Amino acid sequence: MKPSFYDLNYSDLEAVISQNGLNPSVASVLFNWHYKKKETAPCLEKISKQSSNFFQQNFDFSLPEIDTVYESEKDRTVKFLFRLKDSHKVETVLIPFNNKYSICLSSQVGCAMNCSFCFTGEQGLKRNLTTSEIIGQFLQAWRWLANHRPGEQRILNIVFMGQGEPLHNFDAVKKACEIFLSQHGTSIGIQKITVSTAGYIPGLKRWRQEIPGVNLALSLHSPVTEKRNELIPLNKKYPLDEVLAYIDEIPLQKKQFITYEYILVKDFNDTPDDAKKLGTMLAGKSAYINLIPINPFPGSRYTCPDWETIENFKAVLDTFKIPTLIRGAKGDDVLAACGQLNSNDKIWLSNTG
Ligand SMILES: C[S@@+](CC[C@H](N)C(=O)[O-])C[C@H]1O[C@@H](n2cnc3c(N)ncnc32)[C@H](O)[C@@H]1O
Ligand code: SF4
Repeated sequence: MKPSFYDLNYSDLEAVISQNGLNPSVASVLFNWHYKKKETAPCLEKISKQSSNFFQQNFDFSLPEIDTVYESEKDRTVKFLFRLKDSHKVETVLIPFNNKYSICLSSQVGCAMNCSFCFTGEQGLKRNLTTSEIIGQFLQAWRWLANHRPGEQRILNIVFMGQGEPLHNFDAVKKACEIFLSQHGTSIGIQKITVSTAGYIPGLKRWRQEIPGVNLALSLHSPVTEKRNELIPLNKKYPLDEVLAYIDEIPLQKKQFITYEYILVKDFNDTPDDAKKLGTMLAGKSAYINLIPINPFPGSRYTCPDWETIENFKAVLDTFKIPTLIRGAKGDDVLAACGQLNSNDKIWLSNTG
């Protein structure tokens, strides 16, 4: 099987070109056409016949195929179910804001972390995605927008908050970030990419050295060990205080924050005392808190607190002067909100009736 063109970052591509005696300018032409103009692959007519033959013979230009598209009637969120070459499936979400979009990318088919509140966790880990499968989600979603919502193909933010634990698939996610950031390609600003983690320390260790400028979000969910253990079993192996110690060492740019995500679960982690413990833990850090009222999914065991409880929780955090946002669910009518993704065939079939 040929390697995928979309697995190459810019320096990989330059190396391939130089090793095969091709014109060095081919690298920027190919990146420009595939990633900046996002033309349909392979765009090989833009380069010499010799280079074109070489790439056609040696690289695969196919992308994950769109299997099903779910459009939210509530808020125009779009969820894609992609079919991969080996028939595995994975989901991706376009979240609209002011005629622009954030894209929520998946990094794995399923997830190994088994968090008790997450539909993806129930799926178990099937496999890591390749860089090309990550990049492919972006390119296919962009092309879908161009065809179905012309004039709206502005994807301004990329968040790794879909299926999977991105730091558990560090190499592929890192390379995808490098392609997104490349000035020859999509040229997305470094602060427009956010990687969310449940606290996978081996990945955090590499973060500091390898991609410190990309934004990081930590799924914190409870400062209380027993509660966090119940929500995120990974906490037993990599406890929160160790995770926070690693995060504290990440060098931040001016005005850069670490986002701490906190799902609110009724009668579990939603009291003023929980909020006080959270505020005490994060006070003095360059922190931004996202409060996420828990999203339900078929068979989920937790429920969401009422609005008054949520506002009271935020009011306690406000006394610590930590910027805090209550993040409303988008796309929950098509199971596209945080933690509702699951590309298991049986579940997908029962969702679509
Ligand atoms: C699906 S995860 C993917 C990224 C990474 N694995 C993580 O846990 O941070 C993205 C975000 O969704 C949150 N999430 C998972 N299940 C949820 C649910 N049922 N309701 C609300 N948020 C949920 C996670 O805690 C995390 O903050
Ligand atoms: S919340 Fe994140 S780490 Fe936990 S199971 Fe879901 S995708 Fe995996």
